[in-house]
Amino acid sequence: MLVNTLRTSFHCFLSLHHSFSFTRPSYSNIFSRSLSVATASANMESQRPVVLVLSGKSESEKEFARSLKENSTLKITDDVKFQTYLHSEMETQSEKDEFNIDTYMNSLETKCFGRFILWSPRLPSTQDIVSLNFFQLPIGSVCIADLQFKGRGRSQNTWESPKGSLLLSFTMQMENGHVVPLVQYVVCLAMTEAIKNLSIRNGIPLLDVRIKWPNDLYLNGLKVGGILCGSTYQSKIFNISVGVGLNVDNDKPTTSLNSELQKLNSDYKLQREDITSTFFDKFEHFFHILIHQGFQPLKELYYKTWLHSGQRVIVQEKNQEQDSPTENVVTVQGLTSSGYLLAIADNGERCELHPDGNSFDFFKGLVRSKLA
Ligand SMILES: O=C(O)CCCC[C@@H]1SC[C@@H]2NC(=O)N[C@@H]21
Repeated sequence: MLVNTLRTSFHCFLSLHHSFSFTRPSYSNIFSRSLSVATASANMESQRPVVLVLSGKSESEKEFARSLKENSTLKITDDVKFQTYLHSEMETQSEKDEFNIDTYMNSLETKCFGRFILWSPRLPSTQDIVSLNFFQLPIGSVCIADLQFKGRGRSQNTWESPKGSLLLSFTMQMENGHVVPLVQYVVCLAMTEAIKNLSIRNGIPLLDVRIKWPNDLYLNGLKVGGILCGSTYQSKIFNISVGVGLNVDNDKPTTSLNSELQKLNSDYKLQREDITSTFFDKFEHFFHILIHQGFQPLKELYYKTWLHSGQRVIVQEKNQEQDSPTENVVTVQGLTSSGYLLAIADNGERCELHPDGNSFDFFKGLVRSKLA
């Protein structure tokens, strides 16, 4: 009972950041289908068995993969049949557009994140796999799919997950509840820095991937990726499943990293394996900073990467004498210590901006509370 209570309260706590962020239709429709179409094709897909391939970077992680396979304790969505294999049991040469585990593992340099992998050519949702098996997997494990047929977006949206997308979820734990809501910012930052780093390393044009607060990735005005965080709280630990969807190679219906590179006259194509390993290298570094020093040392880089410095937004203010709220324009300055938007009114008053919980576009439904 205690666990359930805490779980509920933590979901409420996290929903401060989650529930508002993806209730707007304009962008999410680009990636989301109507529920009925999605359900029909997901039902057909769920009839075919899913193949899940397990591997690890080190010998002991490979040994863990063997024991996990033998114990057959992995779970996957109820109605889906699946078969588990070890990477060593598969043909060495993966198919052209399949995620190449060897290429990925060879370039990964982390101590914890991304070292144990579950890969599948097609599965319902990587997020479901890591959430359902959270306690069976080593912390930092990643599930990667080439295609999802029940991909989940925020706010109950479905997430279009065709081939060419980077689709991954990984596990992590935290003790300090104050910094848990900031994890999604660190994930976004790790991804933008990974893409920048790969561009520099390979001498290709820099892609201007930016963070649309709180957890979207934008490229040239179009959504190119999104982050999803889910969590439970148990024995004083937050167990967090992080999902990342990034349009690497499929340029419909918006854009992708590689189609923007092509527009910049580059023949180079970013590969999901390199993006994933570089992302985990960056994430592990930033996560270490977040845990030991808080978000402060990352703020400058974050503000350089997000889209909102100096943004003018309309906020609503409830007045006891009036039925409808009054609207005021404020200027975004940065983030408050709790991870909300810090803004300043034209009269110099500082305030923290919260979502109203109803608006489709977060920046159109802000309520302010005054700061001392
Ligand atoms: O709504 C958003 O913008 C967040 C979308 C997150 C999608 C990713 S794709 C990999 C992982 N598995 C899922 O089912 N969803 C997340």
